[in-house]
Amino acid sequence: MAGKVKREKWSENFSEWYNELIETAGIQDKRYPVKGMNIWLPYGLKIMRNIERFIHSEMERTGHDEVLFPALIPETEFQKEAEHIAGFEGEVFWVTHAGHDPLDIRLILRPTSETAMYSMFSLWIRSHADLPFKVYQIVNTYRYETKHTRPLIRVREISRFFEAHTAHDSYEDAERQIKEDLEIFDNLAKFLAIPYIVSKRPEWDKFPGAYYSLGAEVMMPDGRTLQIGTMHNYKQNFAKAYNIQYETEEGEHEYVHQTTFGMSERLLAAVMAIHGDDNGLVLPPTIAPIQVVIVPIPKKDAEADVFAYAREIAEELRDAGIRVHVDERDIRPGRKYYDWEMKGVPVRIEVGPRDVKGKKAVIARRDTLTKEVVDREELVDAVRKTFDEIMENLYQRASEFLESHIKRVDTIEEAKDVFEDRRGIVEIPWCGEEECGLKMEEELDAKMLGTPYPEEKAKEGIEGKKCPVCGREAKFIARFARTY
Ligand SMILES: Nc1ncnc2c1ncn2[C@@H]1O[C@H](COS(=O)(=O)NC(=O)[C@@H](N)CS)[C@@H](O)[C@H]1O
Ligand SMILES: [Zn+2]
Repeated sequence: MAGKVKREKWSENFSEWYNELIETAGIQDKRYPVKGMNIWLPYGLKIMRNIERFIHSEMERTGHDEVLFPALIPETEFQKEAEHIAGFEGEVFWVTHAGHDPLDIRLILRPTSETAMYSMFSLWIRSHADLPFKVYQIVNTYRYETKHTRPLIRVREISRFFEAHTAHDSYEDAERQIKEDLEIFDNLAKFLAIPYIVSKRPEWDKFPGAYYSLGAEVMMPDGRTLQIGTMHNYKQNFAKAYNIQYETEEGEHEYVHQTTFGMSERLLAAVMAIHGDDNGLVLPPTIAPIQVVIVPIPKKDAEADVFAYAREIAEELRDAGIRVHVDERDIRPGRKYYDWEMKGVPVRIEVGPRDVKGKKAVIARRDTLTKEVVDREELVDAVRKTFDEIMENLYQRASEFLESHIKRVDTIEEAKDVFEDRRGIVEIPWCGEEECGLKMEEELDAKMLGTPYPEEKAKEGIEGKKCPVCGREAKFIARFARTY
């Protein structure tokens, strides 16, 4: 039966929809008395842990070792790489006292861990046999964000900050690592049913200290993009600043080449935003803490024991490795539907006396709000098939939304119309000169995400096109968007 999915509030007033859902779905509590720092509530943390479990498995699969560095970094270590300092010194939190005593060397709370890790890399990495060196951690980091903070999206304590740091014997091997990071990211995006685009950041907006930066962006319901992952190639910039050298097979000493790969709780913000609707969250079964909620529907004077039937079904699903919960609260079924739809539980199973007698069960899908009756003995397979259908549908729906928000134009005027109408991403010819790029950012009041990655994609359809600012031959397609 056709579902009645509504997305008015989701699309017309996304900011309010999002802020309400953070609370009503039990993700985080924003009332912590430090701006930009929020409390993870049990349900939200369970979802984030399911996302991180996948990241840990990908790190295992690709030979990254997990480490755990201190959160405090001495100013002396922080001061070693010029561009990095310039990029972060206005963003770090300082620790200046211990008890009553002022510290002789001030400490910073890590904004990211290059300056914590790299003096140790210098001690740990001695020979080509130590390379490629690949570590990662998922920790809290701190950034004094001055723009509007928003739970999960722009916070001052990034409490689930994923950072992978690698060292290599050559630029080529570092490039191989970036490709592996993109593969890991793609696996994660599929796991979350989330489509995305990758852009190579313009020179003026790369990570401080990087040779180049890649950004993975998703399309949010309000037509703005959210960067949910970054990969950076550092070449030997940090190796020279932190003296990270290795002995080659010929007995020479060379500086290592390095990369980093970063993500955060923004991944959860993206899942909430992209898949949600006016009834609340819609969680992909891959990360839902409760994949199936069973709602017994007792009818007075009907002798069938719907509770026993529900528990028996739960038992069988649990044995099949499915995360299931039976809602035995003494409240109206409709109230239960409302609660579990709000929390985005992908599948609901309803069982009344008739279902017990007929050995049936009703499967209700959260993504389409449709229902179907299945035979009791086919239930486990039907639930598994429904999970696959939900993953496919969520990805399909999100892909259509993203594609419909990317527009190729030739002029600034056309680009302005796109942003007027629905925002989204504009792709426009560009000569590659910084001043033209900055001019377009100003004219469009939008950020240049960069050029499509990989390189060949950045030149698709560029023949004969002119830069709309200077009129010179366009060398790339440039992407612009309003961003979070
Ligand atoms: N204030 C913030 N709140 C939430 N997530 C953030 C915030 N700032 C950055 N992030 C996320 O953290 C990721 C990595 O941050 S970063 O600055 O781009 N890159 C680094 O710090 C590199 N050292 C790689 S770990 C970003 O892609 C973004 O998804
Ligand atoms: Zn130009």
